Amino acid sequence: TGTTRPQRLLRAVQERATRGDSESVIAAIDHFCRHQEWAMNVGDEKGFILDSVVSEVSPQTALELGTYCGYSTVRIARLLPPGGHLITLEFNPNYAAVARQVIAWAGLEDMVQVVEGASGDWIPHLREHFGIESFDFVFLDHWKELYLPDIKLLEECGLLRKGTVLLADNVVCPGTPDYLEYVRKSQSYESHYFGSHLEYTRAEDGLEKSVYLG
Ligand SMILES: O=C(NCCc1nnc(-c2ccc3[nH]cnc3c2)[nH]1)c1cc(-c2ccc(F)cc2)cc(O)c1O
Ligand SMILES: [Mg+2]
Repeated sequence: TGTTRPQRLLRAVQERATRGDSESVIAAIDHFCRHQEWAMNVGDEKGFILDSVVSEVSPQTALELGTYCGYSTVRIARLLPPGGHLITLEFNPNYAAVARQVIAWAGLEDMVQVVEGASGDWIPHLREHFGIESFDFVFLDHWKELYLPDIKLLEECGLLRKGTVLLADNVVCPGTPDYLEYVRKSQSYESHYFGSHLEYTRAEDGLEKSVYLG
């Protein structure tokens, strides 16, 4: 049996980072992934682009699809304005359990709600369950074949408003071709590609920022 990679990542955070210091949590995870074991966090290079988009939007309501160990959750939550709130959906209960502890170690548990379950099941219930009118910001980082169906679902559920900013990870590696084609061709989105690299590697990857025009 032994430990899982997310559990070893959590132990690295608890051993190396200072409780309540989100910067040290981010640094501890990046150190673990560069020097111990690669893990599928957005990473420091793409994380810097994520930071700049979140800071520009300064969202009161934010949604993350794909929590994993909570690395990007911490990156987003630490930049939320007063009163801002982040809902993050995670399918895998083991990932969710680790993420809750990483988010708590960073001292950000009051701004974040980790919701367990399938995105397709949860999206239609976010309004009634969490009192959300619409999202100012959405970060897509879950299963790559779900990006397109899930934004269509968000549109149908009226959870996107004029100006909502979508930011999608891994549009090159592993790749999300159907999503990219849709947001780049649709009259309802204004898209821009930020070239970067797959976390902790030299492989090409990037983030696609798409503004919903209504
Ligand atoms: O699969 C990824 N990420 C997805 C995890 C996840 N964490 N949570 C979910 C979820 C969340 C709600 C859901 N609702 C329904 N399914 C769901 C799945 N999915 C991923 C993979 C890579 C990668 C690149 C190159 C390689 F050689 C191997 C791997 C890099 C990345 O940056 C990723 O983000
Ligand atoms: Mg990713």
